[in-house]
Amino acid sequence: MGGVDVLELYRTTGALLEGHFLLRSGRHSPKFLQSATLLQHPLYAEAVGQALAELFEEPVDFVVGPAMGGVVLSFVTAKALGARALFAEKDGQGGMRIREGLTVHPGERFLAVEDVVTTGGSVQQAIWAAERKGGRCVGVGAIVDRSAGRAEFGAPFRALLRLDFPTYTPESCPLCQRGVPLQEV
Ligand SMILES: O=P(O)(O)OC[C@H]1O[C@H](OP(=O)(O)OP(=O)(O)O)[C@H](O)[C@@H]1O
Ligand SMILES: O=C(O)c1cc(=O)[nH]c(=O)[nH]1
Ligand SMILES: [Mg+2]
Repeated sequence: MGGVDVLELYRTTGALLEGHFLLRSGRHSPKFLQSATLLQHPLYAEAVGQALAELFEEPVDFVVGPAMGGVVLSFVTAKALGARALFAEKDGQGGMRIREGLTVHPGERFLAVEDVVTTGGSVQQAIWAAERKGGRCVGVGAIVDRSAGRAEFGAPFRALLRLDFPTYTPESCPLCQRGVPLQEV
């Protein structure tokens, strides 16, 4: 990424947490990337958006990301691409919908962006939300892919950094077995 070390950015901003965390998917992990802590710095956010934009060559009409993490990221990536910045929000029923007032024109091409992909479930929901409005996904970009190669979206998936952080089901979590308190972040 243009001379910028993403892992170093997470580290120096205090966004790389160690402990025992409950993930969106319900899995547990000793590591957590708190992207809001990194993205609160506009210059770092812009650098990340520029780097994500550079991973893709296909022209796009808009970028979409799942709230909350995907909102700032959609904005900075869209700015770098000269595209519109949309976002999807949780619909309260386990899915996502495109934010009211944001229009997708039938056939528009979009890039989906995500801060951290663990299972890929969240960004997949945002992709489906944009597709239901008539958009066509041409790529998926993430700051960090911690899916261990398991995330697939039917469009090219590229990340600035791949990390091999373990995750566990609650039943098989060694941190639970040691009685380490679980943090919901
Ligand atoms: O790949 P997955 O298994 O879906 O997990 C990763 C998702 O979890 C986090 O979002 P979360 O909804 O926890 O919080 P946010 O509202 O801060 O984005 C992160 O921002 C990703 O969207
Ligand atoms: O899987 C998650 O929910 C998750 C992992 C991570 O490292 N960071 C984050 O914001 N969410
Ligand atoms: Mg998120």
